[in-house]
Amino acid sequence: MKLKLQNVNKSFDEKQLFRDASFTFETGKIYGLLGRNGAGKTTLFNCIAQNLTLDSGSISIIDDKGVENAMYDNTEIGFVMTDTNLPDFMTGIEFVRFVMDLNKHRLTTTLSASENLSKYGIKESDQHILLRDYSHGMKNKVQMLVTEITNAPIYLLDEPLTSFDPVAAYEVKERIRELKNNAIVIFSTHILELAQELCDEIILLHDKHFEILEKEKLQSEDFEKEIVKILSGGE
Ligand SMILES: Nc1ncnc2c1ncn2[C@@H]1O[C@H](COP(=O)(O)OP(=O)(O)OP(=O)(O)O)[C@@H](O)[C@H]1O
Repeated sequence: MKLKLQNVNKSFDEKQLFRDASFTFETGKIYGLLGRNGAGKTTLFNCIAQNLTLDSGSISIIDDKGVENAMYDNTEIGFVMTDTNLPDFMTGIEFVRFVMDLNKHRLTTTLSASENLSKYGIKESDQHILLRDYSHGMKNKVQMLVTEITNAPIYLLDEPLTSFDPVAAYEVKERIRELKNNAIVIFSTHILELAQELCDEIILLHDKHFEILEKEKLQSEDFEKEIVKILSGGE
């Protein structure tokens, strides 16, 4: 599967974020999306997830037979936002059960809702409290869990690891590595060590375009300097 962005344009008022930007993502890779504050990373994810519309250009999914579809269903997209949007009035276990029930036909897990929550480090005693009272990190874990078990072929992870404790972060990194076998994984981060550790490709959102970092620079000692040099240039 491929996710193809072609001549994408998007502005908010006077501020143009993408200008005829094109890039094609492929299954089997973890892409790190880097860019300065306000470059448009979250906006890009929202456009792919169909929460926002483009001004022009197209975003399409190309299946393994080469059939291109710009009218894809947004359930194809697993979007883990920095600020989660979970139903406050449900407990953790109620919500996970609800999502599992709704997605019976596409679950990747044979575990129960409670076992899945435990796998993500949410203790049984915490599974029965309202999501409203979960910490930021716990909410992120729940969001990541429901995204993973619904087997989306495309994952958009917006700064996913910033609120996880070291144990959870380690486990989630392992999961992200597993996800890429059957999915396109794109995550945005400002943590360069994390990008180096997890990513197969680095995409820089810079000057309203996507720029791919040369492969050999990803593991080079000058990685940080390279990124800073590129991102501090331009307009
Ligand atoms: N709904 C909106 N209406 C108007 N402007 C918006 C809207 N959403 C985002 N913006 C603006 O678009 C720009 C890009 O925002 P976005 O959140 O996509 O950046 P980002 O690259 O994710 O930034 P950061 O790295 O700081 O999280 C910012 O200047 C922001 O203020």
